[in-house]
Amino acid sequence: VWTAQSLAHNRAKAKAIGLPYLVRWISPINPFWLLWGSSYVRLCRRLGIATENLTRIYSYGWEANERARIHVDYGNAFVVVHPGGIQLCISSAEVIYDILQRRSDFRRNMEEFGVLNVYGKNLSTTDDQEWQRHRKMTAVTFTEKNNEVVWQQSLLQAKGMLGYWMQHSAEPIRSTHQDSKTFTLNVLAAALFNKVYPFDDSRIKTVESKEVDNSYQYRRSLSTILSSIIQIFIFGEQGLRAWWLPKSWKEAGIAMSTFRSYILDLMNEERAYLSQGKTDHQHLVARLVRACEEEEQQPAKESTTTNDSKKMTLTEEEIISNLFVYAFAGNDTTAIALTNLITHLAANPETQEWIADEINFYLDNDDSNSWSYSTFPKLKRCAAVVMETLRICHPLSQLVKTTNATSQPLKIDGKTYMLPPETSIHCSLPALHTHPRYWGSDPMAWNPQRFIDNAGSFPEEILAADTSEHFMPWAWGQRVCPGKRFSQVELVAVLAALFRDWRVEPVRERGETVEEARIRVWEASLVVDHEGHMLHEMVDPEAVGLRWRRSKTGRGGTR
Ligand code: HEM
Repeated sequence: VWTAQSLAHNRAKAKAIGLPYLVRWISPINPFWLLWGSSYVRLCRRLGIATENLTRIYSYGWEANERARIHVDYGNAFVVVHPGGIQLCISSAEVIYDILQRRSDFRRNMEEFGVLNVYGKNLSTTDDQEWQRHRKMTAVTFTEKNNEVVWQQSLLQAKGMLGYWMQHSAEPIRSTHQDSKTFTLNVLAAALFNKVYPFDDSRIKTVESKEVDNSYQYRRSLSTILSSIIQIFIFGEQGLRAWWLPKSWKEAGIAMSTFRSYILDLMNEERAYLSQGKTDHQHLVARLVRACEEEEQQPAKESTTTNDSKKMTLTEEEIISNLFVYAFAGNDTTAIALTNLITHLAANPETQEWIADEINFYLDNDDSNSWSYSTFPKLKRCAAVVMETLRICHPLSQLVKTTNATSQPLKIDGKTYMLPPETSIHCSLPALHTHPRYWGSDPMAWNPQRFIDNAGSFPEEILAADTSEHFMPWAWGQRVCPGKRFSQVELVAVLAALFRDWRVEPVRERGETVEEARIRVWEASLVVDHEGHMLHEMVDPEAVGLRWRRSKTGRGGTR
């Protein structure tokens, strides 16, 4: 009864706006749906009993799977009504631009970001002055010096990852998604926490070594938290201790305290370093601990005059929470992008040759440890491949805003609509990035060359901007991704290390031809979901078996 009443109320609100609307009977934040909704939709589809509506707008990730298609059917803006509220879905560059500009009218939807408050408030879950404090304190780490560390570590980790694949080359590699996560976790630990870990596969370690190894402690706890974030959101750390919960859920609670002690150990190490009078560390943990200590040492007189909201420091809990959110935002996003990149390149062998030509032109030394960071901006074709893959498969998918407690006018296709309070607004990157209006009649064609102008001689080639009115994989404006360059450097470096001398191909299955195998892996990459977690990942990554072989035209090994 309650559901029907809420739905009727929300339907009336949607109707009053005057835009087309679609109705779903289950709220996306219904706890049962959060845990099993997409699986239910997939089951209905397999049994052939899914309605068109269920197929199109009920699963987690439906907007990413529909891309621009649903907007071609229902318009640049339409409303989805459910018992929990109304959601405006937008694909128009002009309207998205307007929304991102009107920062105080359309604010971050904190309800949908609440999941990230695992350790309390942080950069991602605050607004206004409080957000500014978190942003200012953390974003200073993202310097070119730090990007150089990202470049070197990415080359090193890529070498380790390739070595691991070679050791297992007798079988198709079906672990690209997991290996990409190990890769990004290690790069991030080096660049933000000053911890260098070798690329090793945690699955081949013994139980005894796992207990004493803090690379394992960090990777295991963080990936458990990231993959159980919905359970953590629903039950909280304490609630996850309940005896009746499944073991894997209880492990999420344990992972939360393991990750907290890992960060506290890093902070204590940094405090010990500071107590020796040394202040040269520039990584994120060091900067945060230093700022925190400096604040504590301010004379009492000064601290009483400090305006709390303006003070530029963070508490210990806030540091933990921010380090978690950077680890969240910086790991799986990049790991998912890397898995998609490798899959898209496996489906497009001619593009592998296209980037290999560029890589070999600039990097003629076999020793990747000696490759200079100054090469990064020259690898424009590699950057174009990254942009094209993010265009088609974006790990985040939506920029989510809200009107909060006030109504807001919004101009769409020349007409002004009044949005009621508490309208959730989804600016759809997959729709924007594949709309025929911006990308031509074949927007789903994977073609990195679209981002290169003046093709021909490498130094003269021109790379398109990574952000434009209809392309914004790292968002733009006030809340632009602070890790934009970090992830670009990381992904370009790994492409250089892998594709200079190696090529990847899909392993054929059940008598299919090479061409059929390529089409199969490409199509597998397009079907995504985020049931139980926050980012859009391929639903069945293990269905993609890959084989790496040395290039016939390459110059040597990956020493
Ligand atoms: C391919 C990789 C990446 C993509 C596609 C990406 C994309 C984005 C996007 C679209 C946003 C805006 C979200 C919104 O407004 O709702 C964002 C925010 C953010 N990103 Fe990234 N990102 C990537 C990698 C990284 C990395 C490597 C880091 C850090 C090491 C990072 C840290 C953050 C943080 C902390 C925020 C929140 C900023 C704020 O709210 O002020 N990201 N990212």
